[in-house]
Amino acid sequence: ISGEAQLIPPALPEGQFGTHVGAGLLQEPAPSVPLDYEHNCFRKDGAPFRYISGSIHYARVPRPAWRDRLLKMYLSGLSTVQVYVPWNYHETLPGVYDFTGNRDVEAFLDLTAELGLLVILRPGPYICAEWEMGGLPAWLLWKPDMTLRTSDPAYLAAVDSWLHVLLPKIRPRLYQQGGNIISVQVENEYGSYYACDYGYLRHLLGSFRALLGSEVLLFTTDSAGAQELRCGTLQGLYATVDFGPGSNVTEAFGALRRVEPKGPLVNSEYYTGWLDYWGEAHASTSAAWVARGLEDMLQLGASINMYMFHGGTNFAYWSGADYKDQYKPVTTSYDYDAPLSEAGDPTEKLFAIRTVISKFQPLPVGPMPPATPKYAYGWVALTHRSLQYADLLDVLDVLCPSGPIQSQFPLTFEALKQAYGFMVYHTQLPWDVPDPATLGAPPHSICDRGYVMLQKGTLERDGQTTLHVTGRGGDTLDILLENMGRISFGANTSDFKGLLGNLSLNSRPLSNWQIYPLAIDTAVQQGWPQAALPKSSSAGRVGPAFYTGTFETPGIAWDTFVKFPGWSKGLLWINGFNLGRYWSRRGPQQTLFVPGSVLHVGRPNNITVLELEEAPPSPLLLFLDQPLYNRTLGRSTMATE
Ligand SMILES: CCCC/N=C1\SC[C@@H]2[C@H](O)[C@H](O)[C@@H](O)CN12
Repeated sequence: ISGEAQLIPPALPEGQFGTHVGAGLLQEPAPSVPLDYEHNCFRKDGAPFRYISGSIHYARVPRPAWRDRLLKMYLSGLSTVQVYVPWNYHETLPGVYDFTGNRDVEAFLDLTAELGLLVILRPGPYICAEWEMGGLPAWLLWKPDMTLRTSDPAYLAAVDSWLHVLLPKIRPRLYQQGGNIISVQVENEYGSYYACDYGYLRHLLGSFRALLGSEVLLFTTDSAGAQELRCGTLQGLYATVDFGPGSNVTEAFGALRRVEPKGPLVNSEYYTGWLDYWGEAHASTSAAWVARGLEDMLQLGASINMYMFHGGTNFAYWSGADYKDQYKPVTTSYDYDAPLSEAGDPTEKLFAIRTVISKFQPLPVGPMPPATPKYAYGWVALTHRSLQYADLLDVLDVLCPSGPIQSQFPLTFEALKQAYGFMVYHTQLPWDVPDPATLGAPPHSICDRGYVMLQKGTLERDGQTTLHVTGRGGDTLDILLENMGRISFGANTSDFKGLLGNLSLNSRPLSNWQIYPLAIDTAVQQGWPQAALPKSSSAGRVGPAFYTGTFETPGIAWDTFVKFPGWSKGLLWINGFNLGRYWSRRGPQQTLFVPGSVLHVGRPNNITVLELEEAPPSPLLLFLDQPLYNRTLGRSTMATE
């Protein structure tokens, strides 16, 4: 790193940027945040500028909590927040957009401006973020031969259509237009993607410039490897890098300097923690380690964004997955061991970071707001609304109002235009099976988990793909197939969901399927199953089943955490809000965060649980005032522990 880069350049002499108009009237210079290649820094309205930023994803935080989180970030000493825009969160079907409620990105951006925060916007179109399909809409896969994140004309047409809707909302908020958005990222770690398609990056650069104008700083972010920076950068896009504590700062910024010999040093993702996968220990990164690395970089005059400053939650079906030798789904909690916890509580790490920041710039005046109050609402008993094997077909008329699709062989979610959640694959045993026969699936064809309802058992992607079954010819064979989240990083193929191959019985393919895409959320939001399914005391505890219950809050609706003692794996809805997946048997996450804004006061709160594998003898939930993130299989999950 050249010595020059070590210094934050001196302020330029006054009057440098004023201009004389008419009778000597001074016209205010237009707002600007250009790069200063001579002094290796940004300039904001003519003065040297370095940002200290933190990532927050509005899609992972309920709208009522946005102000709380952003205020805490501001009072932590951040000048800027970095924000992804997930394309699939807004364009739910081709040409169908949702910018309402929790998806009102403009309201979120206006709140950042109101609180005096600058914004680094990252609209993708691909964002990674351990978000479903890295933010790309699943409906892109309805054209199965589309090559994502390339110059594929069909892909670019969908991208441009989306950018023509989103970017006009952004342009008035650009700093040069009087707004608070100081820079915009194009794509995301493109250098890590196999395609290395410069034509694609050039197309995006053209579209972003056409829709955002020539003033805004457009940049890229890549990890600091030579290959990644070779394929992820482009003339006309300022290159930045991402790396976490423990990385060699000199080497990382040295790699950046090889593509950007001049200009500000920027770490766009300084990792304050890390993501969690189901079945692996909760990630944890030392606060002291994070603080030390931050201070080293700030000493260099670098601009830093901390990823994440507030992680939040992957509600509903929004969690993504990685592929590293095998499919690795990400947990519902995106706590990330971040400075602001999943529930928005300041941590020791936040105060360590705040202390470092105070060495470089004054902190805002005012106390850090305390953790939001949490409430342990205690035990809540649920009632079994049986989805016993024989009943499943009875409820499919509700869960699949459009009726089944007949097919000789299984079809994918995408072929049936089902984006998320579940489908049922239904057929009959073609012959008597008195002795255990092997129900099998080709490798990698279960995407991602199949709950077999003949002999109750689970088929799993990159896991168990055979089961032994018996039965009589004509017996129903139902498989409830779950999409656990499309890969968001690390695979060079599109992540189709469902039964991607033919199931066989003792190697003889099964055929003649009825396939039911399920609209469970719609049914739950309409009061099903409480209103429709009989209470069932006789039903067994094994296999997919709905459970319902209610509880009252004592006059307050505070945040809480739900524990599932003795449950296995499923989903939780409260008052129709999908709080995401639980997987108590696999962990490490043992509680789901419930924002207080989801709860009612003065009337019952309706609970619906879809348990996919095995419920406890007593179907109880336990509401706690603290989370449990790190208890994997083999540890007791009893509430008392
Ligand atoms: C070694 C794998 C690097 C993959 N990149 C990651 S993992 C956590 C973060 C987020 O996904 C973020 O959206 C990526 O840009 C960078 N990153």
